[in-house]
Order: sequence, then structure tokens, then C-alpha cells
Amino acid sequence: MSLYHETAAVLAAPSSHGGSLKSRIFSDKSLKSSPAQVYALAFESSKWSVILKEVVENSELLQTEKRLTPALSILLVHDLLLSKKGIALPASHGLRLAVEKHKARLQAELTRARVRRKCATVDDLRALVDAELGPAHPRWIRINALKTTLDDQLDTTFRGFVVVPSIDEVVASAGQGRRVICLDGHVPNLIAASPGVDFTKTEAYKSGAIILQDKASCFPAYLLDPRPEDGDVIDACSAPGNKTTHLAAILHERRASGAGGSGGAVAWAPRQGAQPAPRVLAFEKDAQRAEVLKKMVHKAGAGDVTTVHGGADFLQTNPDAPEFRRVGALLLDPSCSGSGIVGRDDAPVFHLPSAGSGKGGNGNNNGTAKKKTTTMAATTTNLGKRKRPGHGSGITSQEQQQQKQQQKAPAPSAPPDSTSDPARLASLSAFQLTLVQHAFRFPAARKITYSTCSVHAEENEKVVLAALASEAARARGWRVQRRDEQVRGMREWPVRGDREACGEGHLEVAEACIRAQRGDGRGTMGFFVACFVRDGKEDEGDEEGGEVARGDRKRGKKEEDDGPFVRDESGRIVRDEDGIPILKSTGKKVLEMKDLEKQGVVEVRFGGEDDDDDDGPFERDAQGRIIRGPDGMPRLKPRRGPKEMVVADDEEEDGEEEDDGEEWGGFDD
Ligand SMILES: C[S@@+](CC[C@H](N)C(=O)[O-])C[C@H]1O[C@@H](n2cnc3c(N)ncnc32)[C@H](O)[C@@H]1O
Repeated sequence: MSLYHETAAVLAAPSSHGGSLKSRIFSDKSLKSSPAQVYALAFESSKWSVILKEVVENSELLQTEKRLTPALSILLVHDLLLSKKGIALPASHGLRLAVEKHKARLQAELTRARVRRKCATVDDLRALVDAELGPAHPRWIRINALKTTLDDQLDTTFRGFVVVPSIDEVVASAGQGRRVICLDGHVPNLIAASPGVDFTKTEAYKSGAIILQDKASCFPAYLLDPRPEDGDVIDACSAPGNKTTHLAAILHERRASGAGGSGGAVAWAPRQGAQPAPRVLAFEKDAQRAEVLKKMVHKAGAGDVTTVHGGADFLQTNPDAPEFRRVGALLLDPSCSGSGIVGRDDAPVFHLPSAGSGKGGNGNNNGTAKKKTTTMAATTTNLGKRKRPGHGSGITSQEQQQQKQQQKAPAPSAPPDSTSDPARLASLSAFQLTLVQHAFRFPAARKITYSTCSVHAEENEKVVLAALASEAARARGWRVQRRDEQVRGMREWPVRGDREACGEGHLEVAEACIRAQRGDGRGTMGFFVACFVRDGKEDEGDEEGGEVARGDRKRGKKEEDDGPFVRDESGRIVRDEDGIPILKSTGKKVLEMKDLEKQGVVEVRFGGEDDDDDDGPFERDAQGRIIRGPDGMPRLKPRRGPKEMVVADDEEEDGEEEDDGEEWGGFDD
């Protein structure tokens, strides 16, 4: 069967089986054509189908060529008039001949359709069609610190890309054929690149030096902020492993920079020369998915620091077992409804021409569906939800593979398109709550992130509130990590939890929760994350684990007594926006973010959204390159004029910060 017949068949299949258009195509083992080609043709033709329907109807193609079906006519006319390569069939193929002999007439109808829409050129018309799809989604690329550095990647993979200061410019570049990148202002080592640029062919991608990972999906590991003195880190629900490798990369950077956290001391490796270095313990219940996880861990170079527990149910672990006595942090990213990614793969409506209508039929359509339109989409694709695929060349099968891996896996038995089913939501949230409560029981644990790619409060804020109210939380002193305690990028991220879902009595919890919304211009998918912390007066674990944890905190306490810097109640050094510790001697006190903003001491700037001047909000060196901190985070320019930061001379000169290995933490509290 030809590409065109296969694509027409896919578009005709009922969407109630197999999920989105993309997942149906890529999971269809019977396809002879490349799934990427089928998807690109289906998507692009659907995108143009309102216009092509007019062209086909007004040219009376279907009346003349009886062999053509309405779906085939749209697909073939699309390629004839709009694809650079033309119809992908041999020159003598009957279908190709049937359409090509009407080329002049079809071309003339396309011109009329363009003029009706007041577009001077086909490119203008293309821009109009693209604009109807809504904002494009940037390509998010995490630089894998286990294998490379941001600088190396800027010099290699991204050589020739223009660095722009805002995500808006990245998104806009989609329709301009430009190759631009923006260094993310919230998550270190993260780059947003022009939509549609295919990185899967690059050496960096193949070697694991760069990882395609949505920005929001980078929040949990960054928010958890694992530090060597935290000990081992559990990733409870790991496959395919993006967050696992992110955790490993952060730990690696912390160790490489010799930086500890609040106390500045590296607790594990150097201690009496005997303690093993902290590890990431990655659990994955599904044995098949665990294989993907293992591959990903290996490819990312995280194998040395990661232990994969494949086919292992995290809920069956015994938190008091000796192997977990050093677990100080956990990342929980359980199966969820996936409602935050619903629509990500959906195609535009596929409009079909009527076989009976001729000139004058729908000639005045102006870009939206008419009542008379036969929309196969009503039964074939999810209506109204749109997503552009890889721009231009279409999405590749490798990309698709990775995107599929990156998607939250619904519970294996879950039916597709059931992201809002109340019974399923209830069962998912019960499972999610159990998971959090289980994590609370790890004796040396001090911080836990909980995340989903769901938009439903039932799986998000409600789980957090229920977990906080549980006996397990109260017994061990778990609380939510407040916004002002979070790492800088997360503190400054503006989209917070659902206040209504939290209720008047829990607005601090809502503020502590972090959300990301698809389609709000920030370029992320729908996502949720919150962090639980405890201060550690309660249970400290078994003898050895407890002893180690106590040792670490003692060191922290000593530094608190000795050190010259202001610390927060968790013992972390309080810093200004440039990462400069605040001296006790200056008398500055810890303030709420809003107070700091009001006073102009802290400026909340992210992703270049607040672009001060021509070259963006970041500091640059003499060559114009953006200056970054050791964690890869671009350095923000200091405020100017009356908002200028006041930095006391002695703070700048004080070498103690770097001496005690605090440099890394410069941007994170
Ligand atoms: C949302 S996905 C995790 C995505 C992953 N964190 C990432 O960023 O690449 C959830 C995973 O948790 C696994 N899972 C669900 N319940 C589990 C359990 N009780 N123990 C371990 N893994 C579990 C699922 O099989 C699925 O692979």
C-alpha cells in the first residue's frame, strides 16, 4: 500500500482505539511506510485541509477522477502543491497521474484561496496556517553534565545558533527558518532551541551528551537539589530515566565542584576515607521499562553512580533495611493520568471535501470549518487540540521514540483518553498518596519531591495536602518546602499551585507548589511538583545511618555557630540574587521574596521574559558570551540605577565562601 493509502487509512481509523494520532501511527506495526512520514503527511495535510478542501472542491477534482477518495485527494494535492518533493510516488503511478494532470487548475484554486485570505505570497499563507495552530513548542535540551559542559556544547552542537534572550523569540523562530537558542533562566544546563530542529542526528545526542527533556520535567531533580551530604537518593519510579540521569548529573557536578550544601562539607566520600560516595537508587516496577531505563542510564554515563532496581516495586521496599540507611532524599514521579500532556500529540482537524460539490460550494471559507464540512476528524482525531510536529522535515522516528519515552506512562493497564475519568483519578491519587507516605518512612530522609504531569488537583495539591495531614507526616515532622526555601530557579518560577484546590487555610502550600501549564507561552507541558522537607528532630534512622546524619548536621551546626553569614532556618546560607552570601555583620535579615522585590534587592527575571536591553538580562564577557556560574546557570546582570544591588566591599573580598566549597551553591540559597 502506498504512503497515501496508509495515511488515509490511519486518518479514517476511529480514535477511540489507540490514543492520539501520533501514538496510533507509531504503534501501528502493520505500516509499511515510515511512521514518521505517515505522521508528517497526516499532520501537515490536516493543517492545510480547510484550504485544500476548497481547492479540491472548486477544481471539481473528485467529480473528474473517480478513483480518488476525498481523503486521498487532500493528501495528494497537499504534496503536489505544498511539499518541496512533490508526490512521493513513481512518475507513472496512476494516483500521481490522476492528480498531476489537474495541476494548473489546482494551482489556480490555491492562488484564489490565498488571495481570499489576503495573503500576498504562499509563505504568508503558510504563516497564517501555522498561526492557527497556536504557539510552537520549543525543543528543550538538557546538557548532560556527566558527559559535557554547556560551554562545550555552545562551541559544538549549537555553533551557528543565535543566542536570544527570550523564549518568545525561540518560539517565533519556528516560522522564520532561524536557528536560535535561549539559555534557560530557571533550570541550570537547560537550553530552549527553535521548534522543529532535529537534534537526534547530532553526535551530542547519540553520545548522551545532550538529552531532550521538557523544561518542566527538569523541575523535580533540580528542586530536590541532591547534595553529597544528603547521602543516597532514591528515584522511586524511574523509567525511562530522564530524572534519574538528571539526579546523577547534579550529584556529579556537586562532587566535581567540591561543593557541599548548607554546611559546605562533603559528608560521604571524605569522611574517615571509608564512606561510599552517594548513589542514585533507581526503582522501576515494570521490567520492560526497566530495560529502557538501564540503557538510558548507561548512555548518559550515569552507570557509575546509579543502581537500577529493575522490576522492583518501590512500595515493597523496607525503608528500615540497612541498604537504605543513607537515603537522604527521594524523587517520586509516579504514574499519573498524563493529562498535562494530553493534546501534545494531537493533530489539527482533518477536513474532507465533499465529492458532490463543485465550484461555488465552499469557496468562501476563510480558514475555519463550515457547517457543511465533512469532518472525518469528528471520529478520527481529537478535535480542537492541536500540536505542530517537528517543523519542516517532520518528526523523526528516533525523536518520536524519545518523546514517547519521556511521556509519563499511564498505569500499564490504563485505557487511552481516560485522563479525566473520576474513578481512575481516585485510584491514581490513592496510589500516589501511598507512595508519598511510604517515602516519608525512610529514616534518614530529609527531602522528597513529588511530581506528576497531570493538571488535576486530585493528583497534585490534594495529594500534597493529604500527605501533610497523614499520620506518617506528623510522626516524622514532614512539611512542605516553602517557596522562599526553594532553589532560586524554582523560587522565581511564577506559576504556583492551585489556590482554590488548597483552600484559604493552605495558601502557603499553594505557594509552595509549582505548576507548569501547556500553552501559556512559557514553552512547557502541563506539570506539577512539590517538595516535602523535615528538619530532622525526629527519627534519624538506624545506628549507622543515624550516626552519619547526625554527624552531618553537627558539622552544619558548627558552621552556623562559626560562620559569618546569615542562614535560614534550615541552616543554609542566605544569598542575594547574585549568589553573594549575606553577612551577619551587615544586619540584613532574611526577607520574603515579595519584600525583596519591593525593595529592588531581588529582581525576579526568568527565561529572558524581562529583557533589560539589547543583549538580554545575562552578564556577558568581552567577546559577548554569556557568563555562567559553575552550575551552568547564566549570571543575571545586576540591577541598574536606583535598583542597583548594594554589595559591601568586604563581602566581595571575603574568600571564605569559596574556601569552604560554597561556590556551587551560589545560585541556590
Ligand atoms: C511517570 S513514569 C516515570 C518517568 C520518569 N521519572 C522519567 O522522568 O523518565 C512512572 C514510572 O513509574 C513506574 N512505577 C509505577 N509504580 C511503581 C512502583 N510501585 N514502583 C516502581 N516503579 C513504579 C511505572 O512503571 C513508570 O515507568
